[in-house]
Amino acid sequence: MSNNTWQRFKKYFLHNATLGLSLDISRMPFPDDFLAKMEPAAQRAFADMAALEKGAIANPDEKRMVGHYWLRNATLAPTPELRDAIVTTLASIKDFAAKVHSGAIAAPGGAKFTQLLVVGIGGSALGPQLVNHALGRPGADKMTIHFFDNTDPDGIDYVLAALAGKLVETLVVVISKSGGTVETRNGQIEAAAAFRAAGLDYTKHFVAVTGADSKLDKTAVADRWLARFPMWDWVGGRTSELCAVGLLPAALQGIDIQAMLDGAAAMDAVTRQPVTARNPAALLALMWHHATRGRGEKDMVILPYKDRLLLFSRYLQQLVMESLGKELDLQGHVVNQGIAVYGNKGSTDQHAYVQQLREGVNNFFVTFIEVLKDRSAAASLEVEPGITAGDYLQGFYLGTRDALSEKDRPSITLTVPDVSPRTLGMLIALYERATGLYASLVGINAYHQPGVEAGKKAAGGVIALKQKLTAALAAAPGKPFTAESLAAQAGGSPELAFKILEHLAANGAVKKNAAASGNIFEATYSA
Ligand SMILES: O=P(O)(O)OC[C@H]1O[C@H](O)[C@H](O)[C@@H](O)[C@@H]1O
Repeated sequence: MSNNTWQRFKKYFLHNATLGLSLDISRMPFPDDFLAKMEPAAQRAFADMAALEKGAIANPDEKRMVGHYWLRNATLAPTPELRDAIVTTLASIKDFAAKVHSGAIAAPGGAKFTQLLVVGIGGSALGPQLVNHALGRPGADKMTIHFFDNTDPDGIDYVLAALAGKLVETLVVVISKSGGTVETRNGQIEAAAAFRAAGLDYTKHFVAVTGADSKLDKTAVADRWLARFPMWDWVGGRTSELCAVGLLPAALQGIDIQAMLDGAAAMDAVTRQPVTARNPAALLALMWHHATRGRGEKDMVILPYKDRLLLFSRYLQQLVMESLGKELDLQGHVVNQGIAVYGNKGSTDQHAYVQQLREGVNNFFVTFIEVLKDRSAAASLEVEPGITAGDYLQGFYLGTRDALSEKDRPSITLTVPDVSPRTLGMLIALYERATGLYASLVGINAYHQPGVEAGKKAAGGVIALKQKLTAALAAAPGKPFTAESLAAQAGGSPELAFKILEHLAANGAVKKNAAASGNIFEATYSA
């Protein structure tokens, strides 16, 4: 048995010396003829990808090109204009960051910018958050980064508390591809108000990263913000880490963005090759296909044994689930595709949900990420004679992998040398391509997200109803209404009215009188 395992390990262990990365798929229970059987489909996926990279309209619904691979090798972009846009923007990001660091670009009054507040959500926040957590060096970074990534007032206050007294030296980067995302706009308004309250002209602190002529772009132009950087319609939000969205915050933090781009370019060069057995992105996509039977039947658990990669699963959650979670295939058939992604980090998770992975419902496959380098300091102390904390971290990874294998829980292992800008660029590029190839294997458009709109539209309806309810209350000052009676008067759903009124009452915006009966639905609300 163990000899078989060793033989299979050697057979399905792919090491790429140029990248310094290894992929072990030997513990995925695919039969030996699986890769051969899938080869025609894999070749079709490579062909789709080649067309995409040449500038095909690979996102047919939105009639857009898909160009994130050009960002790290502009010579691949299909037109000179696009090439120029990529190169010029990268140069302007580096130049801007250098000037901020030198103090050539400073706050009014000359204060050097030391704090960076990024306002964005989804693809306009997850990449910068991942990069900050993976590569940030608290105390040594050129700027300290903070995030507004939601419209939660308390979340905003939490971040503002950390910036108290420091707004004078805070640079704010508002990121939104569409320039119309409400959560981000709210964050922008809240941040501007905080600057005004501190007696500061916020426009001299604000920078926009957005599409040309978007709402945000127009605001930035009209209010003469400090700077604007472009975001293009041929880069999707979830693949935007390596354009201004991710590069500007990273460069400002002092992270080596060129090394990130070079790592991604190196991974692209390897995974562009249509030789399945030597292509880690293709092998990943095929393993996802095998594990989930091409139907998302199993969940992808991402377990990096490295604290700095904690946010990688969250980042991949958007990349994979927003790309693959689709109702319709390219022919318009209902397929309800997708692969659920979750995970945090090992060994920590071993003390939480790994119990279920080993013994509970067998509905997942694990991807372990092993990082060979323990820490940047040369030596580690011994926690036991001859044993370091890092030895334990590896021991727990190998032990958990074996414990899962014993119970027929499949796993993949990705081994990387370190957590460096280059490695992070490689990992991002690897998963971008694996996701795109998998989408081709199952025949869906990975580059749109039609499902996201439904919730946004419904939220708009809730805000409109809130306005009607408060108007109806204000028109009859002091008059008590039940949720139901007010909904009838304002013309809206009683359930939504109830939820809205409870929220308003909790925040002192309406007066609530509990019913003597104790029945919460008989409570009344008044202006
Ligand atoms: O960058 P923005 O246009 O503000 O979009 C932010 C995010 O919100 C949307 O709802 C999309 O689903 C995401 O793909 C996107 O990254």
